[in-house]
Amino acid sequence: MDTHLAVRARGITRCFGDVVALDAVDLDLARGQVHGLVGPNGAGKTTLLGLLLGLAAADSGELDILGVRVGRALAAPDGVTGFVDGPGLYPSLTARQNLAALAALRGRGPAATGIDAALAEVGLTEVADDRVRGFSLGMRQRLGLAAALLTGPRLLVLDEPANGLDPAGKRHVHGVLTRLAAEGTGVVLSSHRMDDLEELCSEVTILATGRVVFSGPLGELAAGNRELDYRLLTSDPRAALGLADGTAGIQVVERAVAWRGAEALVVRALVPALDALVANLVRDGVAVRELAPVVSPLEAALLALTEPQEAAR
Ligand SMILES: Nc1ncnc2c1ncn2[C@@H]1O[C@H](COP(=O)(O)OP(=O)(O)OP(=O)(O)O)[C@@H](O)[C@H]1O
Repeated sequence: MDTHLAVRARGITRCFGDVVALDAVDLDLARGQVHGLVGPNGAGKTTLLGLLLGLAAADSGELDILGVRVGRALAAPDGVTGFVDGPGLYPSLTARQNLAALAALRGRGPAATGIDAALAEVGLTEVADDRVRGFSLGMRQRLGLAAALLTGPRLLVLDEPANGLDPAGKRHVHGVLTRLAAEGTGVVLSSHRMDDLEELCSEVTILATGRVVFSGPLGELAAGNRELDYRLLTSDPRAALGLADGTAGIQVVERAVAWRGAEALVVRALVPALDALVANLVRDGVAVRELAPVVSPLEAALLALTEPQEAAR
């Protein structure tokens, strides 16, 4: 058994009547990594996360979590925590009382210092004594994460944790997940926010109609042999256009788009051709002020890999 893996799934299938929510899913999630789960609505993400949390059992296949084979018992495997469909909280209690109650339920008793530290880490110190009834979705998500932190998880499973988060909330949540992964926890989360996933995850799995269509390092998608559209902002748009037209492998898609109060080009290319264009710009003294994909590599891959499955539905 591979002890580097937080999750090892082979041939996992889960049906709801005639609906095959997961269809022979194979998955390896490493410890100490943040792993993103993406896919269109109904792809099977929540179903898969539910299996990892012990909320349901697979109909067939093998599932090992933290090195232990999962049977048909419906209970969170030891060392696993998280939530799907939002965290379960007591609305009439304050944030602090919620965490104390959860700690008591686990037989730990209220360890005030741990609770204060968890609240601080998710940025809820100032509202620690407010009732959860008045909390926004983003605040509830953050409190759910604080509750998960108190358990010292070795595998953290989160379904769309970025829902409702403002920029400060997002910074707190990203900080917590990154720290946990650096300390060896396996983190798996689903999201429809490609920018968040690209910022956070080292690995992603793309699901489409219950099947894995990609699983591996994010970099593999970015460096794939797929042409992407890039927005190019330079110190001299006219010279940049001439150089783009004259560089092999570069297709100019839009000649003059307004971008951040200036004029940018959109070019379609593979990475090596783009490298050559940048070298040509620098050689001719044209400064490159911004060069980024118009649609992120993850989003482009998601569309390219899931559209055939969606169309066949
Ligand atoms: N309890 C259930 N009863 C019946 N069908 C279900 C149930 N749970 C999920 N399904 C079906 O299984 C499939 C996968 O659903 P799931 O919720 O896992 O998708 P998802 O990828 O999380 O979608 P979303 O992005 O919309 O949250 C869908 O076709 C869904 O309708």
